[in-house]
Amino acid sequence: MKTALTIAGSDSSGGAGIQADMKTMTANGVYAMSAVTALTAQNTTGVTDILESTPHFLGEQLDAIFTDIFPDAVKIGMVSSADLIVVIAEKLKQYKAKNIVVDPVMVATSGAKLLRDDAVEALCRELLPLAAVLTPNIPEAEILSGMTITDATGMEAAAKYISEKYGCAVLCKGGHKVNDADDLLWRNGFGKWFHGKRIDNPNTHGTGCTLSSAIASNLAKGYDLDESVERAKEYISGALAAMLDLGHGSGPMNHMFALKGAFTE
Ligand SMILES: Nc1ncnc2c1ncn2[C@@H]1O[C@H](COP(=O)(O)OP(=O)(O)OP(=O)(O)O)[C@@H](O)[C@H]1O
Ligand SMILES: Cc1ncc(COP(=O)(O)O)c(N)n1
Repeated sequence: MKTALTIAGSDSSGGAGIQADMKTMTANGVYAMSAVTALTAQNTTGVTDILESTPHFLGEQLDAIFTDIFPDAVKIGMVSSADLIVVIAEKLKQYKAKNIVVDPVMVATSGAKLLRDDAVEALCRELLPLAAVLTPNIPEAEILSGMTITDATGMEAAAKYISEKYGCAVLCKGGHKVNDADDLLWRNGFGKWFHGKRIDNPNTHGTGCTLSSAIASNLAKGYDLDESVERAKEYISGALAAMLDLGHGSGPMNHMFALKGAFTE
């Protein structure tokens, strides 16, 4: 069985973060492992508290994983501080990790800030150059490029800039209403659109975490990047279309929509 690792924060409500990543990896047929960067006290309406792992303890988790079950792909999500980012970069280089998908999580759907201002610079310096693909949403692509994005042309300009600056492929996600859930993959000087039909579902907590984990799972299984993005979009569309409705805010998706009998009762 292929294996995947998520390095991310825990979402106590189970819709985003480590929990969404592990459900996604499992549903996509790979063995899921986790290194927890932070615990969040969180539900569908917001984040009330964050308790970070120490850099030393995060390093120990990564040593335990890489010296035993080597991951075929790694997804990186919420990493709130520069010190944690530095440890992750060190360990990924030490163990020659492959198929690294970086979701530059900055702000939760609920509006909570998940990355400290001083950590943005460390993220760009340490992690982006290691990424096989980076998956910013539109607000994150604006921060990483310094550009304002209002349409598809703006997405292309920002993705091209970020890709050239950090030497990685960039999947700029269109879920933030610039277009109909169309995402742009920019790589080696060329852009390719992945078209998605916008599903009228207000429950989108964890979409970013889910997409990046589904891409990592497919890379782990040996699909190339284009095919991995294509398959990941199919998976997230299924999870959104299942119309799960839980909680008082923007609720989670049904990650197990394809499982026989899932959430039918
Ligand atoms: N309503 C929707 N219908 C179909 N696809 C969607 C919808 N909303 C988001 N997506 C898709 O989900 C994926 C995640 O996109 P999004 O821009 O929402 O990421 P994100 O902002 O990182 O996630 P989040 O909103 O949870 O922070 C993308 O492939 C996007 O096209
Ligand atoms: C621990 C953790 N990691 C990531 C997110 C972002 O997910 P979303 O923007 O989809 O709420 C989150 N809310 N919580």
